[in-house]
Amino acid sequence: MGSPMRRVSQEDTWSGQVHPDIASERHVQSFDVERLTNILDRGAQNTARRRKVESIIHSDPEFSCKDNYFMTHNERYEAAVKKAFHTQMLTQSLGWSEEELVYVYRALSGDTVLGMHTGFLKALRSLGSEEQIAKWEPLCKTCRIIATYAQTELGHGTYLQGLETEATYDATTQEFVIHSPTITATKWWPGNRITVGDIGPKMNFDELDNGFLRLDHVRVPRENMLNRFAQVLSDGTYIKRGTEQSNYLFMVVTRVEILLGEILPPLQKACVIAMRYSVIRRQSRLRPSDPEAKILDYQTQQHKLFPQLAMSYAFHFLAISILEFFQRSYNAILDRDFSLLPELHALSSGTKAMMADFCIQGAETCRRACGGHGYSKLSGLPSLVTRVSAASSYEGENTVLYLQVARFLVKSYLQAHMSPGSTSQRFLPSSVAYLTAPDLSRCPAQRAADFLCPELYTTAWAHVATRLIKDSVYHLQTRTQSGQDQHEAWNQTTVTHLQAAKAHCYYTSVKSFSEALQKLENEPAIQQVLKRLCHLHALHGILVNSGDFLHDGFLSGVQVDMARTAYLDLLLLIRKDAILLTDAFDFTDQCLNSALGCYDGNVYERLFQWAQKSPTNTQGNPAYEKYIRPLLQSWRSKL
Ligand SMILES: CCCCCCCCCC(=O)SCCNC(=O)CCNC(=O)[C@H](O)C(C)(C)COP(=O)(O)OP(=O)(O)OC[C@H]1O[C@@H](n2cnc3c(N)ncnc32)[C@H](O)[C@@H]1OP(=O)(O)O
Ligand SMILES: Cc1cc2nc3c(=O)[nH]c(=O)nc-3n(C[C@H](O)[C@H](O)[C@H](O)COP(=O)(O)OP(=O)(O)OC[C@H]3O[C@@H](n4cnc5c(N)ncnc54)[C@H](O)[C@@H]3O)c2cc1C
Repeated sequence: MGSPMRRVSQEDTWSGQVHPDIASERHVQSFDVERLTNILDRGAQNTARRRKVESIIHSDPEFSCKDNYFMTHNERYEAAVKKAFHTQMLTQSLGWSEEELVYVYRALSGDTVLGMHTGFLKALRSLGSEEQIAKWEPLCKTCRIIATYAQTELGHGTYLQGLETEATYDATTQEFVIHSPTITATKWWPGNRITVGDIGPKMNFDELDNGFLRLDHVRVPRENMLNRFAQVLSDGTYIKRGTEQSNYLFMVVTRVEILLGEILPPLQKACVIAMRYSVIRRQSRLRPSDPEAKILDYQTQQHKLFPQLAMSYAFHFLAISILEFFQRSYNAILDRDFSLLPELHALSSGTKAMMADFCIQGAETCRRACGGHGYSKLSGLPSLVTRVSAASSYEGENTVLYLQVARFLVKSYLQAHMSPGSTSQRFLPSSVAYLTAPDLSRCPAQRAADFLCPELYTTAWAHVATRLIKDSVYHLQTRTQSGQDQHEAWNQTTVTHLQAAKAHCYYTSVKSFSEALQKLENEPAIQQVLKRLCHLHALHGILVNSGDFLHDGFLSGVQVDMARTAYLDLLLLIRKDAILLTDAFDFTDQCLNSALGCYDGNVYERLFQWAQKSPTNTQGNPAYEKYIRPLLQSWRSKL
């Protein structure tokens, strides 16, 4: 592992010592933390590359984020622009590739402004012709043009068919006339844009210039329309080369890419901060004769934090599997073979929605687990929660994306139950193959230990997902067969479809985690510690949703008690590895930017020192002279 001192914030020169309460957590290592970091980085060479970029970023004062918590929106934006263009200069001088820029983004915790400019680059590559890419990509990569992705309007974000912006083709000039006909057609949210302006205060993303854009008959040359899947000829003829949805490809690309880059890191960081704080914070006594206990030794604290840690790992391996599926199908789609696009859309939509929901919920759970200090911005936790909260909306609102998955599941279920052995049944998408697997009606578990079996709990999840999908299809068909309009029937069954989609997505997270562990046969110590997290992830989901497993008797009440016993035993086993499992994420102190989560555990000294930087302490406040002193003096004069 990199030397501990490598990790400690350079600004805190006094923090020479690692706090004994966290040092003791690292004395006995049941697995090689550095090796696990390499696995998470997908190779030791990537760990080295990442650390090299981080050391450059963190040793450059231009990139310091230590004053972020005390800045206004405008100050944050200006600081982020400075970082973005300082990065641009470094990229040119050091010849950084796009892989290195991913590491820059991670080191800066996304505290830069070119997110949507980069998004445009992805749109160009997925929707542009080779000629257009050759023309615009170099300009984009060197910031000779600064682009945005202005799709959402004041009146519409989800329902793309409802977008009001007009593009009228003028054959005489071979231009598109782009216009915002109504106030609700105003482009709203895009960062990096004509009548433009800022959309006002937000929950977070203060570093981002999310703005509005009103277009007043702006003229755009015909050849600027990205034309991989659709083209307008000089006489105005529209040529369609893809499917209706191929022009949505950029959103699929983005949903896949933000999983590891934007949605998961806040949960991972929240786990690191809360776990480290929980071995430093001592509060109350486990036994009257004992010294005050580390709060991580309370079962309830473990019950709060360890499922979030398990989910952090489960989602890492799930996102990798989605990325691999994307990489296998993307080039075929660019070549207009759309056979895998429906499954890719369902996988990317469902994974984005599920990870966003659970990362928001999990980061907040970690914040609450730190008590009052979790409410301080200096803990880093409020910012993580408010930043990742945007993920419930951006790149597709989560409920809407889950319903996209539900559509896919209904079609797959009907396909799976066509005549057995028929061609269409044989070509069922792999992510829903379980719909044709032989289904157990009862869980075979006889004792708690039986639940520590990936095959058993993956089958349990497949059973519940299958039942809920079947249930949702039944309710839909009952309504349509009774003569109800299909769209109304759909709307009146969306709650059951949503439940089925969520169960399907959770099943995929359990399945991908257990499959990833099978590949770690030659890392027995790491495999064992991650297996415990996989068990915990699966069992925590079963216990939270036990009604779904009890509903048809698949699990009995006694078996649910067994699952809970297995779950609680896992908490005890995971306790000794908790700090090491969070160290393995290898976030530097600068990246965490947290007075509670630093590697050295010197929480109280750092919290007190950072609080001194508050403008209220450094600049004072006129309130006393203006209001308090006159009031006190008025009372005194009456005495
Ligand atoms: C820098 C800081 C970090 C932040 C990073 C993130 C930045 C965020 C930037 C943005 O937010 S950009 C704007 C993102 N906006 C969206 O995601 C809009 C979401 N809405 C949609 O994608 C579509 O309107 C929706 C899927 C909800 C509906 O699609 P349609 O209008 O085509 O209608 P419909 O649902 O009937 O779908 C028709 C068919 O297309 C399919 N489809 C829909 N979207 C698809 C897609 N993307 N790819 C492939 N197929 C797709 C869908 O499965 C269905 O197939 P089937 O008929 O076979 O069932
Ligand atoms: C931080 C941030 C950055 C963003 N950046 C960009 C950007 O760069 N470019 C860009 O174009 N956009 C951007 N967006 C906008 C984002 O893409 C939209 O907010 C998102 O697509 C959700 O659409 P909406 O806001 O219209 O929500 P709505 O769709 O209005 O959602 C509101 C509610 O309506 C429900 N609902 C809507 N439709 C249905 C339905 N069919 N069935 C059931 N329920 C439904 C939703 O479930 C939700 O509960 C950004 C947003 C955020 C928060």
